[in-house]
Amino acid sequence: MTSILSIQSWVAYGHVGNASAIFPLQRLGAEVWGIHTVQFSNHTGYGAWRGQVFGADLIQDCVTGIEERGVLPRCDAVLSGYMGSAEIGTAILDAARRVKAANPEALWCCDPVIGDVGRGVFVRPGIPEFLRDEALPEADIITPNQFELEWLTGREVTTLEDAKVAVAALQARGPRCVLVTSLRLADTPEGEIGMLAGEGGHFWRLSTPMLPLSVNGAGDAIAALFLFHRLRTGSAEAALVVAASSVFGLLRRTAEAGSREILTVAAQDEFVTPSRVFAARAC
Ligand SMILES: Nc1ncnc2c1ncn2[C@@H]1O[C@H](COP(=O)(O)OP(=O)(O)O)[C@@H](O)[C@H]1O
Ligand SMILES: Cc1ncc(COP(=O)(O)O)c(C=O)c1O
Ligand SMILES: [Mg+2]
Repeated sequence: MTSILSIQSWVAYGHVGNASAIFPLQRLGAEVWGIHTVQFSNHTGYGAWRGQVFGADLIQDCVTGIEERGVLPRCDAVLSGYMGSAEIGTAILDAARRVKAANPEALWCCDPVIGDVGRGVFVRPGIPEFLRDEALPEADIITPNQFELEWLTGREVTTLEDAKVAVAALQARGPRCVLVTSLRLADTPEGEIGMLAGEGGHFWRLSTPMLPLSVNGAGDAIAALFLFHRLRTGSAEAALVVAASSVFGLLRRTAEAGSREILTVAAQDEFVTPSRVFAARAC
C-alpha cells in the first residue's frame, strides 16, 4: 500500500490542489494523508474567492499528530503544491524532513506553484523565493510548468536544448527527477503541447494535442499521478507516459463537456485506464 502525505490547497467547489490530487491517488489505491494549506470556496483563477489561508502552526500540528500515531516510517512520499503563504513553506519543509528522518527512502515531490505564462506570478511575495532557495535543494522530484522552470532557473527556455539545460540546472541544485509541463518550444508543432522529464542524465519528451480549454488543477493532477507512477515503477519515463495520458483523457472529457472545472470524478476511469496512451521519446 502506497501512502502519500499531500500538503496543498483545498477548495470546496471544483478541483485544484488537494481537491485535484487526492481522489485520483485514492482511485489508484493509494492512502492519502491530506493536509490543507488553505480552504477557499473555489480556485483563484475565477478572480474572486472566499476563505482562509491556514497558519503554518496548524499544518505543523497536523504533521505532529500523524507523527504521534507512529506511522511516518510508512510514509512513501510527501507531495506539496499551492502554499498560500511563505510561512507554510517552512512547515512543508519541516514535514518533508520529518518524513525522511522516519523513512530515508521517502521522496518529496514539490510542485512549485508560482504562476504560468498567461497569468504571470499568482502567489504571494516570498513564495517563489522560498521554492527556489529552500525547497529546491531538498526536493527529490519537482514538477514546474515552463513559466516556473524559467523563473526558478532565471533562464529563458525556447528550444529543446534550453529546456534540457534548465532541467540540468535544477538537478544540479537538488531534485534528481524533474517533470516540466505545458512546454511550448520552437519546434513544438502548432496544436500540440509538450512535456519533458529528466532523470539520471536521460531526458524523455512527450506531446499531446492541445485542447480548446483553459482550466486550473491539471498541473496538480499531473504532479500527483507522476509521483504515484514514479513510486510504483521507479521510472520517470513510465511515470510520464501514464500521467500525461491520464491527464489528456481527463481534459479531453472536460473539453467535450464544456466544463470550467476538470472532471476529476466523472472521468475517473482515465486514471486507471487512459483511453489513449501517448508514447515518450528519449531526447
Ligand atoms: N489546453 C490543454 N490541452 C491539452 N493539455 C493540456 C491543456 N492544458 C493543460 N494540459 C495538460 O496538463 C498538464 C499540466 O497543466 P499545466 O497547465 O502545465 O499545469 P499548471 O496548472 O501547473 O501550469 C500540461 O502539461 C498538459 O499536459
Ligand atoms: C487554490 C489554488 N490551488 C492550486 C492552484 C494551482 O492550479 P494549477 O494546477 O492550475 O496550477 C490554483 C490556481 O489557480 C489555486 O487557485
Ligand atoms: Mg501548477
